[in-house]
Amino acid sequence: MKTGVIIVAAGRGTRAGGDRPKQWQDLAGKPVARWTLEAFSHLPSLILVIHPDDTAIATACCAGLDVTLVHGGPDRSASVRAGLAAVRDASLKTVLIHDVARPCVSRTVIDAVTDALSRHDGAAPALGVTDALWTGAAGRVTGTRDRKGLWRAQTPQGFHLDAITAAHAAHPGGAADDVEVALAAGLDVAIVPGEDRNLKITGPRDFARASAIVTPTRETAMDIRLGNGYDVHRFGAGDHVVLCGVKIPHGRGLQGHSDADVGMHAVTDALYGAMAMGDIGRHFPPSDLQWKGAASEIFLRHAVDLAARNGFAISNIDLTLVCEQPKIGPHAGAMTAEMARITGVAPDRISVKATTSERLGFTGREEGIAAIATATLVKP
Ligand SMILES: Nc1ccn([C@@H]2O[C@H](COP(=O)(O)OP(=O)(O)OP(=O)(O)O)[C@@H](O)[C@H]2O)c(=O)n1
Ligand SMILES: C[C@](O)(CO)[C@H](O)COP(=O)(O)O
Repeated sequence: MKTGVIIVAAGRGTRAGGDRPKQWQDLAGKPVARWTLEAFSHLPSLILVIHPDDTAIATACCAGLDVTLVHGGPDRSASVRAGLAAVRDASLKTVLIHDVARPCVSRTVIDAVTDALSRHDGAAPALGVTDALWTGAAGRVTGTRDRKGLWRAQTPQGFHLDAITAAHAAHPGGAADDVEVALAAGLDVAIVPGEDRNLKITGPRDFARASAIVTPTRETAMDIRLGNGYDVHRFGAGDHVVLCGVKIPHGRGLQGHSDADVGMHAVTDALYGAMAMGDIGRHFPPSDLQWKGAASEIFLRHAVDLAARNGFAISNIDLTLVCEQPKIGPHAGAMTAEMARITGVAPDRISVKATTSERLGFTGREEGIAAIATATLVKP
């Protein structure tokens, strides 16, 4: 079912205070209304109902988004009716009606409401009342109320478009929300789980609460990890070396417990390092005879799988081989392709390069090859 969205934003926000209505005030770097619009921008039709005085500020706020602006009415219900009357897309079967003042709404809540519309005339998020309820007057408690069966209503409230349009047309006015209008028309409205984060900015203090929700913290921010790996293997007898899985003819071979692929070892250690999960020696101990002569592809695959199991994607790999001989340049393309095959990373994100050490040190004396690698892991 194709679902449209009406965001009501024609209120004056008198309780929130400030130099402009709350929906145009800043929340962690952008207007409240922009956060709300972006939360729904994956849906095909967005209508923003505004006060006529706010046309310029609303237009600026919607820059780059496909939003239809509509003028609202003197109360929330009138603004919803104006939004419903502006729906032009005949293929829309259902509609979500949302307060602009709830900018922290999550995709989970939006999807739960939308999904429930395949089984019900309407659906809306709500939280069960968990505090005791009193009545009070003049600063004194005058009685108590049973909280059982009471819910705190949130938006978006979703409905079949024809049904809610007819319900609003038939309603005398003064409804707190669209569920009240729907119930008056005899519609069946399901409750789906609301969220504490889906608060309505009402008073001045609510900006700080909402800001804390939308501002990324260490727990919610994208997790970007950088790891480095370093390895050395000495030359010994042989007629080739294996570097990044590519067999290169050479007057000597590299010695090691496995196939001594120094480049692939450095990359593998960079991946383990980025995850703070040790190194090849920890996962494949040299004391374990089963790894004798093993193809280093096994190690790299293990690190790649470990990253995937922990939710990380490999963003890039950069490898530098340090040797006088063999010359790496002619083989760098094949090495990149081989590492791309093993890791599943696009070749343009894998760099294989080499340097000599100007004949200095053990690499300069051609006693062995050293490799230094860096890898970036990203968890969205
Ligand atoms: N004539 C109106 C009144 C309210 N709303 C919208 O209805 C939602 C819920 O209203 P509320 O939080 O009460 O907002 P305001 O009416 O702006 O606030 P206040 O009562 O403090 O002035 C808000 O998104 C508000 O913009 C609207 O579109 N048209
Ligand atoms: C629709 C609503 O968000 C449900 O909780 C709420 O009723 C609108 O805000 P108001 O303060 O009641 O106008």
